[in-house]
Amino acid sequence: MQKILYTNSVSEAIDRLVTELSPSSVHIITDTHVEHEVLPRLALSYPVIAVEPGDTNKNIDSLTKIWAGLISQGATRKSLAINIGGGVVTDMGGFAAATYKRGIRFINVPTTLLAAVDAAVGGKTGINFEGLKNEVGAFAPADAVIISTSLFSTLPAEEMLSGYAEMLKHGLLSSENDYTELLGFDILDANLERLLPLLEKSVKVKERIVEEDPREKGIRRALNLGHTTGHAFESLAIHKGAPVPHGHAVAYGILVEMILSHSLESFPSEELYRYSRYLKEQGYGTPSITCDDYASLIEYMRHDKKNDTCDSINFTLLSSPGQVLIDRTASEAQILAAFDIFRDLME
Ligand SMILES: NC(=O)c1ccc[n+]([C@@H]2O[C@H](COP(=O)([O-])OP(=O)(O)OC[C@H]3O[C@@H](n4cnc5c(N)ncnc54)[C@H](O)[C@@H]3O)[C@@H](O)[C@H]2O)c1
Ligand SMILES: O=C(O)C(=O)C[C@@H](O)[C@H](O)[C@H](O)COP(=O)(O)O
Ligand SMILES: [Zn+2]
Repeated sequence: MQKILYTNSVSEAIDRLVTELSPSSVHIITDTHVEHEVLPRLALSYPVIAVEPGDTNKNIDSLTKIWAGLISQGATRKSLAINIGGGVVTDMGGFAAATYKRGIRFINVPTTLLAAVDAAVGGKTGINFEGLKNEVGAFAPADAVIISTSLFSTLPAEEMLSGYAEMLKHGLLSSENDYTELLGFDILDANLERLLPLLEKSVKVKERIVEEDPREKGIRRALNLGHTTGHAFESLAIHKGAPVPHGHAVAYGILVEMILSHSLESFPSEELYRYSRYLKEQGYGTPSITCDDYASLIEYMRHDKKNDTCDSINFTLLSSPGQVLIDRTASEAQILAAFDIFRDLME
């Protein structure tokens, strides 16, 4: 399993890992926001490769730029990449490292809540391709992940909400109690120290599942709760030129999939109200979906990686918080009805 270090002494932790791993050279992979907002605080002296920020840049052009940077900086097979950034950087930097000279070591230093609690952990790396999320990638765990809540001090509120959606997902997978505890926590009003124990608990939920099924042959599909629909929302938003943060799309996707869970698996209806009320109170916003978008959303869902055949759409559902059901399918009519209810609940 990946080594996960929780510390606010990030530079010291990096120095120790570099000494331990003894690489021929070290290369920082980041994005230009993080380069300006975070790197000066860490005062590291390694060469930097910085890509443009945002999910729209998690693409083959940025990947090429990273590979080219590694070549021009003289990286060898014994080099070490350090991905410092949000999930875009850890996904893409991880994939660049996994493929450069057929694979070099890398460590992740997540600078967003979302990357700390989810993207930097568990070994999924990749890029978007042909308008589809994470369409090309590899399973490649980092040698270590350094998590420091101190790095989130410059994160905009909407990015904290985005990360918190993946924490809610982990709570829903874990237990009624863990989920309820998360609903009682105001992420926008919280200090980072109070967040830490919840964050650690959340990472443990992911670690436990990944350890059991690192390559998503079965139970890891639980971690995809909210993503069959969430990725469709996210891809459509990118296509329309108005991207939404990944976690917001997942938060909406979880609601659609709770609705399907209610109609197909007896998930309690009061949970739909409790969850949608929470999203509205916290300020996740209202997704701009109309009936005209339904066909495109279904088309995106047909590309979900969990689908084993091209004529069915695979979902991870719940019979109640803490009771997860993988490999469920829903008909097109059931999905369209869920979109209608979703729009009503989010009004
Ligand atoms: N591999 C996985 O298991 C996994 C899990 C969840 C999400 N993801 C992927 O992660 C990506 C989303 O990651 P994200 O939410 O971290 O988005 P992101 O990496 O785009 O970061 C969000 C924004 O915050 C900026 N930023 C990062 N750290 C900052 C800081 N400390 N201060 C100020 N600004 C900062 C970034 O430059 C960017 O503009 C998506 O591509 C998603 O598909 C992957
Ligand atoms: O780690 C996993 O497994 C997940 O599904 C975590 C998700 O939050 C994450 O967004 C992941 O990148 C989705 O993977 P994909 O296989 O659906 O592209
Ligand atoms: Zn996700």
